[in-house]
Amino acid sequence: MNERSHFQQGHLMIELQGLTKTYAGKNVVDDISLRVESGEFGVLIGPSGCGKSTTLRMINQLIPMSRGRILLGDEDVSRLKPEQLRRRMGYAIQSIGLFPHWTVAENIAVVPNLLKWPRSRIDARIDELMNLFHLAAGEYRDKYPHQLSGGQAQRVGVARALAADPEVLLMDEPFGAVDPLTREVLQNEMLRVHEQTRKTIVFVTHDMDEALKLASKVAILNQGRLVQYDRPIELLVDPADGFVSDFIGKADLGLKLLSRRWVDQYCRPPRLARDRAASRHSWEVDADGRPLALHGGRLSADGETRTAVNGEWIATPEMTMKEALSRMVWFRVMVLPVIDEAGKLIGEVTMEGVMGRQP
Ligand SMILES: Nc1ncnc2c1ncn2[C@@H]1O[C@H](COP(=O)(O)OP(=O)(O)OP(=O)(O)O)[C@@H](O)[C@H]1O
Repeated sequence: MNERSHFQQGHLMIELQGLTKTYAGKNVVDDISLRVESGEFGVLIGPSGCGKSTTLRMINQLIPMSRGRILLGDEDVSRLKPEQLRRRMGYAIQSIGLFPHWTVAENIAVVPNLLKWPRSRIDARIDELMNLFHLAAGEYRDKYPHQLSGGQAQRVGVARALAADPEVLLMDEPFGAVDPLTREVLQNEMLRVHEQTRKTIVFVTHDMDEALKLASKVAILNQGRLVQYDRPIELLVDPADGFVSDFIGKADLGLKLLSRRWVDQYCRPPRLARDRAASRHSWEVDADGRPLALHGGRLSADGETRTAVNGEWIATPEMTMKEALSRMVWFRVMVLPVIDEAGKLIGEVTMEGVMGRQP
């Protein structure tokens, strides 16, 4: 977590008060009031055309509001000059990607350059951000956007939005254009970056799984109105109305709940080989404590079957339980090893644990 110290602390809450946008007599954003507390991850979600993007763009004044007020901390955003807005609110989107004729480094440095930071500070910042997003600076700094994968380009887009260390980060479907696997990786990275920087984030998506995974609080919009603004678990357990429960989808509620639970919440001490007699399964570890194999613990086989651990049927403490469950099902095991960054066995999660724990 030593990266955390490079970002300023004390980010500001953002509050919408009666925010309204009228086009041709119709309120496409209709009297929305909500507050994303300092350091929280707020997500706006709703069907296509419900007003999510318009709301987000009113926050950074890309679209002028018709009525209402937006506060950043205790300041009225409408009083900020464009330069202050750019510095204090980062903005990452899916469609306007990067400037194609600028390198990764030049793209990340857009706002610091506008703010006329000294060269050395800009260079240090580029390195810091590339490091934060696990992009090897030596390899990617001078590459052009067309030389990047979709996921790398999105990382650069978010890095660019964070470059001037804004107090608020606005994100409009930033992972909309990447494949589902990359999307999952980027979401995990976003959670880590949020954890490290504690930015106040307002994030727009139409993907409920993404919202439940990322959000501290989710705002559900329908036809310009705010229908419910709650923590993910509360939305699932206590939806405000039929629209919310339909929108969330009842069918895989259990899985959605698990996408808001983390392995470290379910992790218990591992059963090691020496306890084998007492247990239907046990772990074999090497001299460094890394798991080598599972004895027993298969879905159908008898207790003595030895299954070698490979790089994929493992869990890490920050993985969602949905992901862990899906790995158990895929690899047909009742238990997964939980490993730390060094690959050492620190615990286990079991199918029984998933079933036994109330959401
Ligand atoms: N410049 C405009 N003039 C008139 N109507 C507009 C304008 N911009 C947006 N709208 C309308 O406002 C409504 C909200 O649009 P907005 O883009 O905010 O929706 P959204 O929830 O972000 O949708 P999506 O998920 O499809 O991007 C839509 O009905 C849209 O047609």
